[in-house]
Amino acid sequence: MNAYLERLRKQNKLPELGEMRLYAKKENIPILEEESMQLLLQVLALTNAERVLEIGSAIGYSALRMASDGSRRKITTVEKDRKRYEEARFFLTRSSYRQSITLLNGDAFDYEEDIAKGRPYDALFVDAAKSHNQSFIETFSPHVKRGGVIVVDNVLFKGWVANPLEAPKRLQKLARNINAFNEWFQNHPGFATKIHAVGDGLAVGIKR
Ligand SMILES: C[S@@+](CC[C@H](N)C(=O)[O-])C[C@H]1O[C@@H](n2cnc3c(N)ncnc32)[C@H](O)[C@@H]1O
Repeated sequence: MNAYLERLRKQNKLPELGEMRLYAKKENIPILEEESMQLLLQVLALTNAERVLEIGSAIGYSALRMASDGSRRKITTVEKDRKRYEEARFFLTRSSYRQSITLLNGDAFDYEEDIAKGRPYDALFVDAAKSHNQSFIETFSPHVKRGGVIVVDNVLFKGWVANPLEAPKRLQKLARNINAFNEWFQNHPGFATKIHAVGDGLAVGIKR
């Protein structure tokens, strides 16, 4: 079915995107799965999201996909790792969407003041250290407008959230942690949240 959908979809033809996908594959850098990307882009389109804050840029792939999917969309994206940031800079500065993307290097928590200057954001996309999902939302959702969306990737963590003991030993604590986050986010009165079983699991919350 995925092969069928791939054929059916109108491919985003930006040349950098193909290069970025190949580079990510070669270097084993995790980027958002295509099925999850489709849902993310649709959520942004449905909510007319023009200002998006992303935590976790990696090489800038999802930032460029989000920027190039909406006519006037502006993305602020933060990447902690210096090497990833340089890679993102390399790809994004060559892109025709470079004016639409503000790329920051550092721990997102250290950038809160700068990030707050760009508020209100229409959407927040959290795709960084999974053990900090709740803190990211507690810190940055106040900068999202009411009715804005908060999207979080990898919330099903290969299905291990349902039974952390099935995860490799070193990942069991993280599986428990993501499960606790899911319960918190799903039941938080400040957000109307649905969790979607696409890709590695995508949570979408609407800020009340
Ligand atoms: C899954 S990758 C992001 C992929 C990217 N969103 C995409 O789909 O193209 C997660 C990234 O988050 C970064 N990260 C982790 N914790 C962070 C933090 N506190 N602040 C900023 N970036 C962080 C990691 O260095 C890593 O490159």
